[in-house]
Amino acid sequence: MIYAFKIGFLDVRWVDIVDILLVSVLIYQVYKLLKGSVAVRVLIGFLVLYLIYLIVRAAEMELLAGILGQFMGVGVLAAIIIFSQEIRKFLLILGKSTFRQDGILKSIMIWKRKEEKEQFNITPVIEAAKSLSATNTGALIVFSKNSELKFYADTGDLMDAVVSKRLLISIFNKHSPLHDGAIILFKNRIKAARCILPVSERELPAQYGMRHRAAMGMSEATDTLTMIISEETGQISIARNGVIDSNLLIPEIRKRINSYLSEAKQEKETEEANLEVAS
Ligand SMILES: Nc1ncnc2c1ncn2[C@@H]1O[C@H](COP(=O)(O)OP(=O)(O)OP(=O)(O)O)[C@@H](O)[C@H]1O
Repeated sequence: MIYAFKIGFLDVRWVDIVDILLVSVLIYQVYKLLKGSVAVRVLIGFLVLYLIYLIVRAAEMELLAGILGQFMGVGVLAAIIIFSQEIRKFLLILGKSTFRQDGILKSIMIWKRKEEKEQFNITPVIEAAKSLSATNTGALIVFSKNSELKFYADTGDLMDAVVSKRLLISIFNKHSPLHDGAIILFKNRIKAARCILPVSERELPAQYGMRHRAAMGMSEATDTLTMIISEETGQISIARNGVIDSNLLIPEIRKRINSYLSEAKQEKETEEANLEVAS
């Protein structure tokens, strides 16, 4: 056995150091995932209880150790039930990175390359946003750069229509049967309307209602950018990577959407370059 060093009577192996580092990374990732949600308090509660259990066991307090031991026995099952939402999110994040790899494979195909040349013209969306904001018409618009988000598109009405200012205004008109929920934009097309987005469970400022909460949830669960137009104030906000930036001006909104979409372009160009180097 190869030992790294010794602390008193304790022999520390290299594998123990790697083990500790990996557990630290895992705990940090779990903390990052739970940060800001009520689940983090439950997790702290669990950890405190576990610590007490270890102390009680070391002190050989048989009765209390027995009771806490029983509780710890079902702890894993209880944690799966309590943290089911967070576990889902974690698996979604894992799936997302796998999906990117899937994108690399797909880009090998020539027909896919042709498709990728399409440019997203965001001007109709910006023009519609100005008009919706001026009339205090609520709207939720999801931009997706990597996939058509079938899972979420299927929760609404599938459309596959060309993006236009008039169509966007019509969809979000308060009397339109399609105005509720979100629309999903992918490759210059409105893929679906009336979509239900995942709702964030974080503590959000009081002025944010369900529309903002849904945009936040979407940005936590997927690699998308969501534009929110408030029915109450007409303000336009953007949710991305679990952060909402409110009351943005039109030039800033345009810049952020373009930068989000160009990230996709850059990613694809890098993939193509990698493929060319490899071939
Ligand atoms: N899970 C969801 N997915 C998509 N859209 C949703 C979801 N939940 C609520 N909405 C949309 O949000 C609307 C309700 O918005 P609400 O007034 O509660 O939000 P808000 O954040 O206060 O926004 P506003 O500033 O526009 O009032 C619903 O009518 C519906 O269109």
